[in-house]
Amino acid sequence: MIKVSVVGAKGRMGGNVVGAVNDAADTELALALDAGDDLTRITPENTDVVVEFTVPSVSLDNVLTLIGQGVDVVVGTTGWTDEKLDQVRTALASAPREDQAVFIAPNFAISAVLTDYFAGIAAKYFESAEVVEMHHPNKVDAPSGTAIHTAHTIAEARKAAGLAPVPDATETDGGSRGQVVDGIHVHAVRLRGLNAHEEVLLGNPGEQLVIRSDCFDRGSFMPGVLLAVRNVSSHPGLTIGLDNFLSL
Ligand SMILES: NC(=O)c1ccc[n+]([C@@H]2O[C@H](COP(=O)([O-])OP(=O)(O)OC[C@H]3O[C@@H](n4cnc5c(N)ncnc54)[C@H](O)[C@@H]3O)[C@@H](O)[C@H]2O)c1
Ligand SMILES: O=C(O)C1=N[C@H](C(=O)O)CCC1
Repeated sequence: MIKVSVVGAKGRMGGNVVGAVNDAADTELALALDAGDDLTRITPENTDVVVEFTVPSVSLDNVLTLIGQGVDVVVGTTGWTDEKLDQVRTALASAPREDQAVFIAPNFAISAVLTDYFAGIAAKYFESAEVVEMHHPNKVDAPSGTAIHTAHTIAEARKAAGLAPVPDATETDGGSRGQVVDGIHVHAVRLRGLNAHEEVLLGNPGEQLVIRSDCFDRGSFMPGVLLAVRNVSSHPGLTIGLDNFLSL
């Protein structure tokens, strides 16, 4: 049995993870902690893997504390920058265990992971590319971590293919052209009734390809979270993206 502790256990995602860990045959719940709880209660004696779903402003500190506790960590919280990721790598280099592991996924849903993957394949064939993400209005960060990741995926594919910047004659923009991430415009919609959705729009003269993922409920993320829990400890160091655990 894999002993799993959950940090952010009272949240929308954390609550679902507690349920998934309790329901799976090969995992058991160790500690379920949330804001104000002492994370140093989590030790290698009671926990194999921690799942962390909190808020972008606290996630790095939580992960650094958990690395210091000598446990492996699966992170679903968004807001990761290159600088923050470097801090995780540095902490892992002097972690209590030599083979310690941290896994971070912008998105645990197979539809979202494949949207990103297919966008990376398709991007070099199209002159234009934009990303539209649509989420529930309780979400605190925009654009979504997934959309930022997808924009980077598209940008890397375009750069590798030697494509010119996306065409755009806009001269005045009050913000309606979205956030530009690595040269790709990303648009965020917040709408009651939605959960987590993303569209990648790819355009050429006379044609368009739309790649779309719809996660209608948070159960859609749980198979990916459990896959990460089962695989994280055999991937020492920092691993980013569920595609690393899928045979794509
Ligand atoms: N990777 C994915 O597939 C995926 C899917 C859904 C959501 N997310 C991300 O997960 C994060 C959480 O989303 P949510 O909808 O569950 O948010 P939420 O607001 O429902 O839950 C966050 C929880 O974290 C707790 N928390 C805050 N500070 C804390 C601290 N210092 N220590 C421990 N717990 C603390 C809060 O009390 C709350 O219970 C967001 O960044 C969201 O974008 C990722
Ligand atoms: O509901 C959220 O919040 C989500 N956050 C992640 C993101 O920002 O990409 C994943 C999708 C759901």
